Amino acid sequence: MTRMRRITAPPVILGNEPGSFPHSVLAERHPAIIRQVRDAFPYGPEAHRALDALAESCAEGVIEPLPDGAHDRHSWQDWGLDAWVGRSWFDVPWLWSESYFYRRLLDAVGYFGPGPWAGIDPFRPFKLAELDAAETDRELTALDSLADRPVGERARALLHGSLWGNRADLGFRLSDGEAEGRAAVPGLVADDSEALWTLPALATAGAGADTGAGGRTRAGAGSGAGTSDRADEYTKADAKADAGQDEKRDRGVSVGASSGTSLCLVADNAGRELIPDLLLAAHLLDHGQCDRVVLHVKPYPYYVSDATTADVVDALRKLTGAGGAAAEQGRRLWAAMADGVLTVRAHPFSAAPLPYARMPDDLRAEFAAAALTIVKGDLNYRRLVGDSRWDPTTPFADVTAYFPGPVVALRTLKSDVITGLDAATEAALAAAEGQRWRTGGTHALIQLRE
Ligand SMILES: O=P(O)(O)OC[C@@]1(O)O[C@H](CO)[C@@H](O)[C@@H]1O
Repeated sequence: MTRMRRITAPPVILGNEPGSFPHSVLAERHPAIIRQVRDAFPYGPEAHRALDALAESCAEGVIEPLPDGAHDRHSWQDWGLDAWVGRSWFDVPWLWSESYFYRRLLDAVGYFGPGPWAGIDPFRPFKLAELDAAETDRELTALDSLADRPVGERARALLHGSLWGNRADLGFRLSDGEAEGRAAVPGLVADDSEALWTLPALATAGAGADTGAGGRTRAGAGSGAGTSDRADEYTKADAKADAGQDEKRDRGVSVGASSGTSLCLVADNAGRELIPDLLLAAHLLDHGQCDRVVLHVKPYPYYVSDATTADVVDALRKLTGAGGAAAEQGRRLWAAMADGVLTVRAHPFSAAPLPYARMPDDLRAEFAAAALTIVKGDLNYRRLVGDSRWDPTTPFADVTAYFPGPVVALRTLKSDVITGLDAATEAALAAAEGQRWRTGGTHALIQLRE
């Protein structure tokens, strides 16, 4: 068990420092998103006027209250709206400002109704284009070559697929046109994956993972060390686990479904991130000691490409229509939803402008009941550790001490917030890249708090 202590967070990040990443999101990314959404739909004059007003408000105006009768007015009041009304978008917590932007954008295009545009996701064309892209098909075909590999090797590949799938973030690519072409840096800035595979709920799913000394590895900046790439090694533990799974299947026993254990997967982006997330979930259900996965998605379109229930449906359709191993997994996941083994949850707090430390009791109880919560992506990481300028060496276990159960973050680095680095890693990153490693989307981490 990791020792942890409660600590006080540094002040939260605001967006009012010209030249900073948060400032650029408010000053450049948000107006660009408004333009893209406007161009993607044949909206009527009312939506155009509302989009104009939002663009103007973001550039020069102040935060305004929600319209009268907004269904979630009370929630937003609980989340601090009254305190921020009348303030510049740049002078309030950045996380709050961003979340409220998406809420207002949806208002502008009539998403919350009443009216014919109710429920029309303004980001859907971008999400679908990505789902239909040739790269997505290539990634699905690659799954075939994994099908007959040892269980531990598959587990590691799927974990890394889910991790690096986090680069499929359309908001990020929108404001950073070169992001997609930029190569990922091998080697994670923090890598607790071996400890992850020793958790009881996952142990058989990752059979063969090398626990190494202390069960943890840490990679130096760009070194490639510590990623535990043992792809060609079929270990005794792999063989034993595979034999056990085969034997269970022969007896008609549902593999991995015996423990009454659930996992929560807090999803991030739709499409090319959600598909590997679902494949990881399928693997854990099939080979782990968990018999239920709860997939947490956003209750409405958010941060451009964040996954909603409709995106889960699209991803499952994509899988089932793909052929080969992808289709097989798609059908299993489809059946798992019918059986209640895989459930989708769209809790209002999933799109709240607050850190998870302030989650409501019902959500806390859900995470507390899970054997493990997997938290995907950059924004969820900011919400998990708190959107503050932490000293990068602040222990991850300390900043997540409040979280009610074991939690693992899988994230590519796209904003300034970072914790849990060792000093040598931070120094190597800074020496190689200045501060670019924090926001460029080329580095990634796997951080576990047991
Ligand atoms: O959560 P994700 O999809 O990994 O990333 C979200 C993101 O692109 O948007 C935020 C800035 O708007 C940053 O936290 C991050 O760069």
